[in-house]
Amino acid sequence: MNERVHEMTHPLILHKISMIRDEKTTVKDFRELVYEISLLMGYESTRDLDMIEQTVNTPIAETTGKFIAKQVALVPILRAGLGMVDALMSIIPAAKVGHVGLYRDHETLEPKEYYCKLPPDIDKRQVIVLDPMLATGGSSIAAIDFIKQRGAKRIKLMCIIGAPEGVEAVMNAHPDIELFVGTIDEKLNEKGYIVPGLGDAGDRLFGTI
Ligand SMILES: O=P(O)(O)OC[C@H]1O[C@H](OP(=O)(O)OP(=O)(O)O)[C@H](O)[C@@H]1O
Ligand SMILES: O=c1cc[nH]c(=O)[nH]1
Ligand SMILES: [Mg+2]
Repeated sequence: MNERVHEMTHPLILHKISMIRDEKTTVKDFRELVYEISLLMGYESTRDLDMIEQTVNTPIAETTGKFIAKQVALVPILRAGLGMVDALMSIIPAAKVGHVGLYRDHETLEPKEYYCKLPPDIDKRQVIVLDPMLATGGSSIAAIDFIKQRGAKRIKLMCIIGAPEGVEAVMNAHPDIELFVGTIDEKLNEKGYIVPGLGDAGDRLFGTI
């Protein structure tokens, strides 16, 4: 396994991923579970953020506190990545948020861009790209291309479910990124859906099934 691919092993994450797979899970529960998984994966994926030391005055004494050195930019891939933003914002409230709008053409499975707005100082930030699903990898590869064009150098991609094909494609296209993936499934089917997967994450998050 590529050492830049981090597949989650925490029981809480795996338990909740099994719950979102269930076709009987309601839109409300799906959304809440995606939030909770993103929070837990956010904790795992930020372990190596650089820290700086600064003086803090407690009510008792002066001490040296550790703080996150590099600012963070979160970049959800629309639509489904939106379901992961609030969780990450709750643990990194100073993060700025960029948006990349992409949808997969249902025939060709190629990503089509319809929106891109990124923080102007993204080149100075640790970037975390958010999308629950990594299928062929086309959408994530295109989003990371945009972000690199703006000068970003430190990029992590956080996905809840990945297909082996997508993991390989994104790591081949962008060997310098770190991938945090909840779980890697069996394969893609002939329509480009992850098997067993969870169906269409955007539709399940927003009730557009
Ligand atoms: O790895 P890929 O083969 O590119 O597929 C994954 C993409 O497909 C889904 O988005 P979708 O196109 O369904 O758009 P949506 O989020 O608006 O539903 C998903 O959220 C990813 O962005
Ligand atoms: O299985 C898949 C593949 C792409 N997008 C999804 O939402 N689900
Ligand atoms: Mg979708």
